[in-house]
Amino acid sequence: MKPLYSVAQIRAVEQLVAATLEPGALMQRAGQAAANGVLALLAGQANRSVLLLAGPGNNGGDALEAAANLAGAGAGIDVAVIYLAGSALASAETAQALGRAHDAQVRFLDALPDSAPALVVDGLFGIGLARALDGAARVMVEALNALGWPVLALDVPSGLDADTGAIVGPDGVALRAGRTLAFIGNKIGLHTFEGRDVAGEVEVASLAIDAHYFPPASAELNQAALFANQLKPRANNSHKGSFGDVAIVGGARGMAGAAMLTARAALYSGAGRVLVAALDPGPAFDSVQPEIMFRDGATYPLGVGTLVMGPGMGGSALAMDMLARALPGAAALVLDADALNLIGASVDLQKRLGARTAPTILTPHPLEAARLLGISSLEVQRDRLAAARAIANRFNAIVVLKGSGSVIAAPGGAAVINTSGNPGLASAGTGDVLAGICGSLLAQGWPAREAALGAVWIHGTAADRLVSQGIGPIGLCASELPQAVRAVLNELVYGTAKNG
Ligand SMILES: NC(=O)C1=CN([C@@H]2O[C@H](COP(=O)(O)OP(=O)(O)OC[C@H]3O[C@@H](n4cnc5c(N)ncnc54)[C@H](O)[C@@H]3O)[C@@H](O)[C@H]2O)[C@@H](O)CC1
Ligand SMILES: Nc1ncnc2c1ncn2[C@@H]1O[C@H](COP(=O)(O)OP(=O)(O)O)[C@@H](O)[C@H]1O
Ligand SMILES: [K+]
Repeated sequence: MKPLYSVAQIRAVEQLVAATLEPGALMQRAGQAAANGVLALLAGQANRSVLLLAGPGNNGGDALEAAANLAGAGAGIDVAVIYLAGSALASAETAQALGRAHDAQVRFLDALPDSAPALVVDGLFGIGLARALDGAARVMVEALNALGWPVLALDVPSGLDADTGAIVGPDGVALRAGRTLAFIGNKIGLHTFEGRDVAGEVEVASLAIDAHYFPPASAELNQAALFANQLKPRANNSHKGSFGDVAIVGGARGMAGAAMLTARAALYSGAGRVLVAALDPGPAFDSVQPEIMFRDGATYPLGVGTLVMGPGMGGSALAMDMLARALPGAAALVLDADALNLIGASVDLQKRLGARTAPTILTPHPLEAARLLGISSLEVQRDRLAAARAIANRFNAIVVLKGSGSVIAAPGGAAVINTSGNPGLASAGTGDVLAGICGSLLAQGWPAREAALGAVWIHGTAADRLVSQGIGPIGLCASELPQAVRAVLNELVYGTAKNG
C-alpha cells in the first residue's frame, strides 16, 4: 500500500510520537533527512551553494536544522538562509534550531542572492499554513517562481493545501518545487489538482516512526498491485464469448467520433465483441476498425452485458429514454459525458441510478461532477476527494473524478489517487477512451472497483509511454491511445510488451 494521510492524521501521529521523545527530536530528524536529501541532489554538481528559506513555524525549524547540518557536513557547501521570522514567538524547537544554525556559521541573508544557488530549500510553511501567502513570503515565492531555480520543498511546498492540493487562496500563490520531501507520512494534496505541478517528485521521510503509530490511511496512491488479482493470462481454450460484449450507447449526429473512440478502446483493451448502439444512423461500418458492429440504438436491448453510455450521446429525448430504461436493468454500466449531464439534470434518473444493484462506474470530469452534486466545478476542485466520495455515496457507484491526479472512490471506502498520465491527455476524446477501457474490463469480469482502478492506471500509463516515445504531450491524439493501452495491458499480464 502507498498510504496517504490527512494533515489531522499527521498531527495526531506527531503528537503521539513527540510525547515519547526528547523535545526537538523529530525536528532534528527532519533536519537530518532534509540535509541528506540536499547532499544527494548536489552529488557531482560543481555549484555547491544552497539557499534555505525558513518561515516562522516548525517548517522553518526543519530548514534551520538542515542548514546547520549542511554547514557542518564538511562537504564544501556554501549555506545561506533567509529567515522570515514573522511576529509570533518561535517554538522552543525552532528557537533551538536557530541557535544551531548560528553556531554553525550559516550565512543569514536579507534578500535573494544575485546568482543562482544549486538548490533552494523551501522551509517557509508546511502543514501549518493557515491563509494565503502575503507580505514578504509572497514576494519571495513570486520572485522564485519567476526565476525558476530548482526547489526542494520540505514537507509541503509553501502555499499548497496539503489536504486538497489547492493553492491556499483567495488569489494565492505557491512555490513550485521540483521535489518534495514529505515528513512522517505522504500527504493527499501533493498528488491531485495543483499538487502534482507544485510538489513535483514526492519522497517520504518517515523520521523513523514505527508503523503502529499510524491510523488507517485516509487514501492511497493507485498502483498495479491494487488490481493485479484480475490480470490473468488467457486460456488457450477461450473464444470471443469468454471476454464479454461491450455496447457503446452514443454517437448522436455530429458526435459519432466519440463513440468510435470508446469502441476502439474497448476492443484494444480486450473485450470479446464491441458494438455501437447509435442514436442516429451513421456510417454502416468503421473502415479503420471493421471489427466494430453497429446497431440501431432505438431498438437495442439495454438489459444485458456491459453498456458504456454517454460518449457523443447528446441530450435528445431518445438519449433520456435509453438511460431511463438502462438504469434499472441488470447490465453493468459505465456512465460518462452526456449520460452524466442528463442524470445531473433529472431527479428521476438520479433515483434510478441510486437504486441500482448491478456494477456501475461513473467517470465525471470536474464540471460533470459539479452537475451531479449541484455545486460549482470550483467547489469540486477545491476538495476533489470529498467530491468523489460524495458522488460515490449518493449514487452507490464507483466514481472516477478525472483530471490531474484522478480520484477513484467507492461508496464508504477509502479513496485512491492515480499517479500516471500527463497533460497530453488534456485533449478532446481521451475521456471517451477511458470509458471504453472501463467497459472492456467490466465485460471481462473485473469487479467495478478494480476495473476503474485498472482503467485509470492503464490509460495514464499508455499516455506516459507515448510521451516517452516522443508522441506528445503536445498534440497527442486520443485515437493514438488504444494501441498503447493494448501494449500496457499485455505487459501487465505477460510481463513483456506485445503488439507495441
Ligand atoms: N513539531 C514537530 O515536532 C515537527 C514538525 N514538523 C514540521 O513542522 C511543520 C508544521 O509546523 P507548524 O505547525 O509550526 O506550521 P508551519 O511551520 O507550517 O507554519 C505555521 C506558522 O506560520 C504561521 N502562518 C501560517 N500561515 C501563514 C501565512 N499565510 N502567512 C504568514 N504566516 C503564516 C502560523 O501562524 C505559524 O506561526 C511541518 O510541516 C513539518 O515541516 C516536522 O519537522 C516533524 C516534527
Ligand atoms: N493534465 C492532465 N494530467 C493527467 N490526466 C489528464 C490531464 N488532463 C486530462 N487528463 C485525463 O484525460 C481524460 C479527459 O477526459 P474528459 O475531460 O472527459 O475529456 P473528453 O470528454 O474530451 O474525452 C481523463 O481521463 C483525465 O483524467
Ligand atoms: K515548505
